[in-house]
Amino acid sequence: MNGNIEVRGLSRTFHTTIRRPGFAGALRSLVNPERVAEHAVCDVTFSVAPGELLALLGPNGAGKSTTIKMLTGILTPTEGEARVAGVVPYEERERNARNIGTVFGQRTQLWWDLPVRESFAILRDIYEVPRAEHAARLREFDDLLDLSSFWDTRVRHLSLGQRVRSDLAAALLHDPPVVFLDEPTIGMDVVVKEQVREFLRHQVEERGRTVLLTTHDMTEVERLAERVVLINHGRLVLDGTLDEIRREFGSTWQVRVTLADPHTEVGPLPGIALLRRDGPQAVFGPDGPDAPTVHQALKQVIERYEVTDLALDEADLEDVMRAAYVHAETVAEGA
Ligand SMILES: Nc1ncnc2c1ncn2[C@@H]1O[C@H](COP(=O)(O)OP(=O)(O)OP(=O)(O)O)[C@@H](O)[C@H]1O
Repeated sequence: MNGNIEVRGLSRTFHTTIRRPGFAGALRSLVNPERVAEHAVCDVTFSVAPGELLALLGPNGAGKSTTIKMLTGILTPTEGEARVAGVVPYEERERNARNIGTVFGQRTQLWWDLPVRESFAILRDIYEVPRAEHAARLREFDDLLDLSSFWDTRVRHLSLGQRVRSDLAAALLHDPPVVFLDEPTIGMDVVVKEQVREFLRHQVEERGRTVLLTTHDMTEVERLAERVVLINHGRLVLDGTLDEIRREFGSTWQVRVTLADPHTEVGPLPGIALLRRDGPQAVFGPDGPDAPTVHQALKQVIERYEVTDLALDEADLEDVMRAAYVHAETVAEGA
């Protein structure tokens, strides 16, 4: 599978007409419409390697869905270009459709009045998937998503969790190398969320699929993504691994250990300061811009000292992302 995603200088502007209030206003809008431009996505460049899961993050209205719509071929960019598995999505929508699977958590792509399994059969015929392959893939998805308990039910009668699990299976039945997921676990309970995440991990790690995921759920990001791209007001403000972003915006971790021998001499380690020492207890924290991540620091500390107990405090990802947005806003204001 060659499922890379390349986005270069991608922009999308929407022109909308302002509706003035009241009857007189409506009349004026009709005669003399006032048009405004909404720059939903501005000059965005990033890429996703084959077999990588990238989280596309940003506040409400940042431009995430608009970006995904351009990559799925639903929208044409105003400027710039995109390639998904080598295909320009908005120029060759049908070819692109064969290479991608799409799940929008907020709406279904299944046939509302048909039992789920019949929707799967229709998709098999549309994508010309050989029957044996289709059956094998359904078995695999059933094992991971427990679909058979409800796949004879009409889609309209499914719970949200059942519906999204069905949507996920439907999106992958034709074995696409690239998958777009727009808030796939929104509104789900924790058990189903975890089942869906496990399924996605399996699809990335075992099947080598490339996944572009949008979510507001930072637990999801921590569980699934190694790299994130952050957009704000349509512009890309950050592209990096979670480790890099934590290092830059979340340097507030502490590693607390209890030493096996309370008389052990303890000192700083590379990039790690000794913050406190109290008998057998020692507390370490980041030292300078090249400080390691909390996980690397933990490794260094337990490799150097013999400890009987340890605890980690780290800035949670919500805080880290908030700091990254604040930084982006400050840079934008200064520009
Ligand atoms: N068809 C459209 N016509 C006009 N404006 C649009 C259209 N679609 C999106 N927009 C605007 O573009 C901006 C980006 O919207 P988009 O849906 O891409 O954001 P998002 O990051 O996906 O937000 P959310 O997290 O709330 O889903 C918003 O200001 C939105 O109002």
